[in-house]
Amino acid sequence: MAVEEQEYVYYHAGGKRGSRPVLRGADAKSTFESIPVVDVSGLFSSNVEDRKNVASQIGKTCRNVGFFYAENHDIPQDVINETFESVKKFFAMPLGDKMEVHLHKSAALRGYEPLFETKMEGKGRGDMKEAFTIGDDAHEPEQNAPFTPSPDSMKKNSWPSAYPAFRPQIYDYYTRVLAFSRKLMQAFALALDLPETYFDEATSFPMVGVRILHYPPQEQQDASDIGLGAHTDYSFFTLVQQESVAALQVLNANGIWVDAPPKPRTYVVNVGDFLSRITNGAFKSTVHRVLNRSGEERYSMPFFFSPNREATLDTVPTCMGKGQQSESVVAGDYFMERLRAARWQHPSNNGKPPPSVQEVATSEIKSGPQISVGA
Ligand SMILES: O=C(O)CCC(=O)C(=O)O
Ligand SMILES: [Fe+2]
Repeated sequence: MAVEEQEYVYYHAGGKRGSRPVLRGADAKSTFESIPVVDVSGLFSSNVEDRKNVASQIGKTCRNVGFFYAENHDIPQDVINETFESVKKFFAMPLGDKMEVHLHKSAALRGYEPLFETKMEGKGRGDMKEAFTIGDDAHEPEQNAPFTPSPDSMKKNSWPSAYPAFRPQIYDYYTRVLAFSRKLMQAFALALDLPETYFDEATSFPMVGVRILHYPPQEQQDASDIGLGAHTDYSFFTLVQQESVAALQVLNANGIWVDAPPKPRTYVVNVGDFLSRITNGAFKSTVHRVLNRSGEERYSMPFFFSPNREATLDTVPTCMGKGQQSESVVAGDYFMERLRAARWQHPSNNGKPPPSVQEVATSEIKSGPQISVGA
């Protein structure tokens, strides 16, 4: 096949732009074609063998896919449904009420982001979604931080004054999803042949984010619209709760998008860049995107779980190559660097839009080295 006929997919992975050739027929490699399901009920067993059994299945999916459905988690469906009702009410508020908590007013980059404000792929109108994010904030009594924040430390979250019932509902969800994430963190430790409590200290007050998202239906005909451009997550791992509309897609090694539609009683769990980094890439932080061509409004709630702000990210002993030195990095610094890079319009940046992934990746293809990260 002539070089110019080769089709590529473009994305952001590990904070860098990348591309992957689309391989079909005889050129295709062996890779996943669906998202595996793991029954996680054994994680709530008092028998460690049950927990290890789930962990070993999780480990396999993290090495091969980087994504799995966690089935039979312990978060009541009522709580999820009620939270989605609140999410819909939040997004239905007049724009002015949402803009009161605009992310650009927040040094911590928390709050509301209107439609098209991020441009993950750097092209077209931008990401066709609106979002609101809160996260770890030791000032908020609901979080029971294991320390007292100093009075001059930054207050991070902001809540819309027009909707007082929103905060308790989001916190009801937050508390439960955080507890489940801690269970998963222990399962990841077991999956890496580490003691179950290996990450407990580094996640005693983890960097987390509850992000709620609304994706209006994309116009079917406009191929350049995208709900959320192709990317990997800057988290240890992410738990995505989807309401009823299918739109999430995961990129396999052949450059083919694999659907990850909502499935009852599950979370979509994916490995993020931090977990990939500390496992020397053994656990895959896989590229994904959102394309809402359903004709319906879509709502979803990713929960991002990462280590404590001050924790260092070092390669775990069971993934260290022979003679390899771990390159350690402070989790909070790495996190803010990635967060800012994706929010070029924020006042803390210089306001200069980044070039599109296609522009950069195309010039890289022509000039040689090509970044290809992920499964
Ligand atoms: O909306 C979704 O299903 C996924 C969102 C996502 O990938 C993200 O916020 O990083
Ligand atoms: Fe994501």
